[in-house]
Amino acid sequence: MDSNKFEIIFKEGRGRYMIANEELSQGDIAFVWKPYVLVPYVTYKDQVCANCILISMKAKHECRNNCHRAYYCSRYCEEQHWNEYHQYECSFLEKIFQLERLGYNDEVVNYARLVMRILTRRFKDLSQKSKCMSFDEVWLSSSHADKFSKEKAKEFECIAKLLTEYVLTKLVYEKSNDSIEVFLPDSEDTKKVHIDDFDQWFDDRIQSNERNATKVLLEKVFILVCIEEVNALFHITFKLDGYSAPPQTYAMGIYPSAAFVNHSCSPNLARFPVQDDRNDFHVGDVVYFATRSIKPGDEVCYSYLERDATLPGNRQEMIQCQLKRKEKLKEEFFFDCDCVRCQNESNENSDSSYETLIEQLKCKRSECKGWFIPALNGKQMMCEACQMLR
Ligand SMILES: C[S@@+](CC[C@H](N)C(=O)[O-])C[C@H]1O[C@@H](n2cnc3c(N)ncnc32)[C@H](O)[C@@H]1O
Repeated sequence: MDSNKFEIIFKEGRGRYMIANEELSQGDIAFVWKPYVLVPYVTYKDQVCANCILISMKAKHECRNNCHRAYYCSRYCEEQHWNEYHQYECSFLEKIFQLERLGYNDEVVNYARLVMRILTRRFKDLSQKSKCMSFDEVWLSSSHADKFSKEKAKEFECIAKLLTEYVLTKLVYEKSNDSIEVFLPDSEDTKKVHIDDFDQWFDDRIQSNERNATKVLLEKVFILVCIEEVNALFHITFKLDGYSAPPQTYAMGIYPSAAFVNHSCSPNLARFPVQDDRNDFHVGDVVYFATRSIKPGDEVCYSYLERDATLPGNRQEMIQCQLKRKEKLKEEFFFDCDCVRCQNESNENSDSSYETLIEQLKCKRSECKGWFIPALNGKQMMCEACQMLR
């Protein structure tokens, strides 16, 4: 983050939030963030490079073990990914994909993949003894561990057990209490976790002397699953189906810096994922830009609902209906929205200034479902879907 342009403020009762120190005009870039980890969506695993997340490759390269779970745009990417992550993950991925056979959908496999990647990266950071600030930031993000429904908690428990097995079999080589305990830092949130039938699972699957350390590790992995569920960012694209079809989610990642930015139902920031290396941006970065002018001292916010707003039919609801927005934010993110728009709106009285802003940002080409984002030249706006300049 450009530390001069923005400042993170902490206020008791309000938590952390970010304010602008400089003026920004519509289309100005606010931040460009790199992921802590990023994985392709399983649905598009053969169209998105597992290493660099480039879309629609012409040549597909398989992983060296032909696991059919990871494809690459080049041999170079295969090699890099093997060294970084895949040598640990390859032989365990089959178990992750078996979640489908247990009745879980692709979505569940996707977030299990993402948490697996966080754990692998954590292992790499620990073994290289790098002081990794980003992991500390991931770990400090809200987990809301006690707020998920019983059904969701059961699902998280199943994933946490699988991934704890992954840590113990593929990542922690010294099976001592000490090494298991330091793998993930302590967290107060583990007090909110209750794992059913731990002993049975431990005796059936783990069979070691480190029962207590394993229990604590399992609780911490459960927390990480919750953190991922609340904080993951989804990347969408028009490249797969064209500009008149709804965009598809092709990757998901964790961007620790995003955890400092609050939600607003009338956001002054929007984001797009970088899909080709361009200027100073690299594939997989996420770029936040100003949707309207921002003055020094203004809080900067984006919409946590923007993913829903891209689904057919949902956009109008999200734009217009305060009740629906509030319901969704409570259900998925566990807070009562107190943004300026929600404070000014009631059910009878909707905020038309936001609808006007939305109209400005929507592509004007008929049939196109895209939105304007900053163009390469840094001066104009360009439709993310059909590339029309404005
Ligand atoms: C990603 S964090 C944002 C930073 C957060 N304020 C903090 O101190 O860590 C998301 C959390 O911030 C709070 N939050 C974000 N936007 C909000 C809003 N519009 N109204 C009320 N609370 C909000 C909620 O507690 C939410 O779970």
